[in-house]
Amino acid sequence: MTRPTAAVPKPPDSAASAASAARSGPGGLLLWCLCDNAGRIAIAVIGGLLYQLALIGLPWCVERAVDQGITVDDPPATLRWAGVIAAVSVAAALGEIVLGWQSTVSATLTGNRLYLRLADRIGVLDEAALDRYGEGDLSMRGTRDVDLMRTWLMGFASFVTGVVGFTVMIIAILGLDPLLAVVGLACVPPLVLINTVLFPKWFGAANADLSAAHGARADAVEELLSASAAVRGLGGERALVERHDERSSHVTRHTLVTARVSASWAAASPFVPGLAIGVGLAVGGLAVLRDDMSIGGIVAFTSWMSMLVLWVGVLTLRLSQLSQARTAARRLVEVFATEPALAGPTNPAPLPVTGDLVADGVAVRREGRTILAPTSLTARPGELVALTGPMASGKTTLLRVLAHLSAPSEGTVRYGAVPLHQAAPDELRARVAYVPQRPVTVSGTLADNLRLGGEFSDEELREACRLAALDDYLAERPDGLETPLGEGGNTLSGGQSQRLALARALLRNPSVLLLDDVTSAVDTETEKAIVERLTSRRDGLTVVFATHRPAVLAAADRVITLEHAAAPAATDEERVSAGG
Ligand SMILES: Nc1ncnc2c1ncn2[C@@H]1O[C@H](COP(=O)(O)OP(=O)(O)OP(=O)(O)O)[C@@H](O)[C@H]1O
Repeated sequence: MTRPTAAVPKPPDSAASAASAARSGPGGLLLWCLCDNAGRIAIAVIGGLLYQLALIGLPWCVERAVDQGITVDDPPATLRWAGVIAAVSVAAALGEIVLGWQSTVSATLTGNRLYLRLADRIGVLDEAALDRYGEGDLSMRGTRDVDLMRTWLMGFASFVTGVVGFTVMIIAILGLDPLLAVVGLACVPPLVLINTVLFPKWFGAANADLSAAHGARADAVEELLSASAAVRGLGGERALVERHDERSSHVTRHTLVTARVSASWAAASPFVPGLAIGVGLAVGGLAVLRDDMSIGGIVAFTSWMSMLVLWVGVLTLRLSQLSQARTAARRLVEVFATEPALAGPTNPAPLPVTGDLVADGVAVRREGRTILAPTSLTARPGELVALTGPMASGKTTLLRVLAHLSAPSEGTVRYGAVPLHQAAPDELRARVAYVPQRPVTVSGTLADNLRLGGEFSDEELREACRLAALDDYLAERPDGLETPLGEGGNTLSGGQSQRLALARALLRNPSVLLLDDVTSAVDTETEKAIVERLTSRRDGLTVVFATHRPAVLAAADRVITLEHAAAPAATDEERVSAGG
């Protein structure tokens, strides 16, 4: 394996658009969704208009057919009008197909892009930035919230055409009879009040509570699934089940509140035009008796008003979807607006391929407590530096600072004379690899877990397994690199997953390897093999190894012993108890 060159992977290109969506808030994100597939939405609106106009035209045709088409002296007129009505029905069907098809395709494509943007954003956030979200809550944002946006988008064209249809219909009624038009228009103010002021406010508030409850419940499910097996013997699963039950009851309560508001909204809107039909029938009926209006006219009026009842129902549904989408957009924008806790510099300094890793008076305080007392160390290319000390003395904390996964409260860390906070994050990741105490294994094969999206040949995978002393495991498996590891890698022993994580880090050919007690679960023979293979490399790999194990301490060029933060702070030299 050769040392990495200066080339580093580019960050996802959607980061910029995610940031711009965040800047313009939920409204900006909704607008972005509409613009993303504007062409298809426009075609859907055209299809929807054809559908609506054909539907509005039908009662008008029926009116003409009743008044002019059914006459004794002109039988062909009846057939003509029947043909016109059939043609209008075909136009309505075609329009509906275009509306439905294009709306579904555009909403699906945009929904997928939105999901990918969210996944990209989560991918660039570090642990500290993601700490404010629970894992379940975050997955709810990527599923339920994206789905709510998709549902709103799917109905958007039908909403636009519904509004246009509503307006055209009122104009049509106006042409029929001014008094009936007054009855139709009288519906508008109460409908506006119900659909844009009263219910969106109640429904929006209820839906925001429901989304938060879903997020909290998803966190509890996540804990129940991932932690209950570990605490079963201790009876701890009861507490997790109870927490899940409590959060589920919140979801139920908020679902009922939302359903109550939604049902009242759905009933209140069509009630208004329904009432107007009664009034219009009385007004129109009296006009017919006075001979001021034809029977066909009153048929057209009642048909249009019945249609209006249906449309108001549909528009109400679309408005409630908009209200849900606004809540979802707010939750998604929160994630887009989240910045990495350790944001990269605007003008990063280039990192050399090789150099000393130097910590200078690094200390960490959390919640008012010092968890790492001021510490200095130098690890030169090719050195194995062991880090030891009592439990909770800050070994992991120091390694995470050396990897720039968390920031020190005081002091600096430099690699090749460049302070870590001035380096580009991707370049830093390519130089410095951190293997945690409890490594993560994903579902998939051994090769999937080693590659994790990187491009490496099978030969390189085998060599990394050899260096990490995972070659015995590989040799024993008939499927070799393609051996499935089970869900979350649950077929591996603790020691095997530690060695897998070590192999994964070695594969990336870092200049510095930070190992957090990665031999704690392996036997002494295997540990000896790992240490020998790491130290026999002649390519200048620097290893900083947090450990209590005698074999590692014996092989180290230098041992640095940390004290508890409460103990008086010591200098680097005072702590060096072995080697250089
Ligand atoms: N994010 C955090 N917030 C608050 N305290 C923390 C945080 N991370 C670690 N600590 C505390 O800092 C102290 C040092 O933890 P650390 O894991 O660095 O010790 P360690 O020497 O690696 O321990 P061990 O040998 O048991 O692995 C502990 O008391 C721990 O509880």
